[in-house]
Amino acid sequence: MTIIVHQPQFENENQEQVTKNIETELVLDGGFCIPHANSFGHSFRDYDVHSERQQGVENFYRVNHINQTVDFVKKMRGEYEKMDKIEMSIWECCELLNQVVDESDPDLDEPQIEHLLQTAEAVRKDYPDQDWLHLTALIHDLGKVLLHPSFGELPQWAVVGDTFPVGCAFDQSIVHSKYFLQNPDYNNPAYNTKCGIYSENCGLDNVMMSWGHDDYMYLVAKENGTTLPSAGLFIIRYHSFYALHKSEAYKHLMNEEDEENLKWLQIFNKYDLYSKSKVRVDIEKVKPYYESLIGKYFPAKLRW
Ligand SMILES: O[C@H]1[C@H](O)[C@@H](O)[C@H](O)[C@@H](O)[C@H]1O
Ligand SMILES: [Fe+2]
Ligand SMILES: [Fe+2]
Repeated sequence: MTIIVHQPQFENENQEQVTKNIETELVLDGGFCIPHANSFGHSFRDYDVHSERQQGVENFYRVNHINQTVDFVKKMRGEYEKMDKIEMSIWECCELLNQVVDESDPDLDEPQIEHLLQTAEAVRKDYPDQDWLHLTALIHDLGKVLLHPSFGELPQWAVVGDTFPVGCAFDQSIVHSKYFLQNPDYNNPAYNTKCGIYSENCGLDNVMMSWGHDDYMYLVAKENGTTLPSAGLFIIRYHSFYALHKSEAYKHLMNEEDEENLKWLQIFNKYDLYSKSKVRVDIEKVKPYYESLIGKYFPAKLRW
């Protein structure tokens, strides 16, 4: 499958057009509008600008970068692979997210259920025929239920935020990378080289990612026998891996299938990031559509 990815463009040769874009919004692909600013009036993913969320977000990444180690990831994967926490449907899980706010996000302070629906509805508009992508969008952040008491009530640093591989050198393009200096793996010669414990082109499936909602939801989907295509699972596991899909770091660990799937992830990312807003989706109105997709790609009850 070959896809041409159009990256968001904020500049234009034509000055008139630039002014128009700043005043309004950029229209890309099938009509989705990329806003020029987030709800707080800043550019998206600006981790340095002074805003009401900046300090909390930076502190989040400090603790995250110090604690995400190879040992920690192994421990969490071992614990959560068991899927012995609870049984529930995908939709029930969506509803649990109506109380969850993500402390790592400079662009959004709304409950996460809004974000799921905003992302899915935005994708659905531009890619009406790719129903697997609508459902992937709906569930991509469901792993944030790890914050909930029934799922172990993990701290935010172990659930949300951008992800990165552990077991090889931390890349400088990772948000607030200076805090890795205090990570015990930083000085471990087995873990601090370009490939570390991995080999060139080993495939991302073989790479341990920092623990959080992405890897957890990927495990849940796989263990419960989803029929989503591999691109859907790839989006779920790597959507927070900005060092890869935005900064092109760690490409030496990818295999050919990863290269193909990355094209879909880059499409998805635009909707994930730029649909964040204060505009609410009418949940009851869209619920029947998403329930039908859930029935197509998942069992009625899942083990979590
Ligand atoms: O703060 C956000 C949020 O936690 C998202 O769910 C994640 O996918 C992003 O990578 C991260 O920057
Ligand atoms: Fe996410
Ligand atoms: Fe998201």
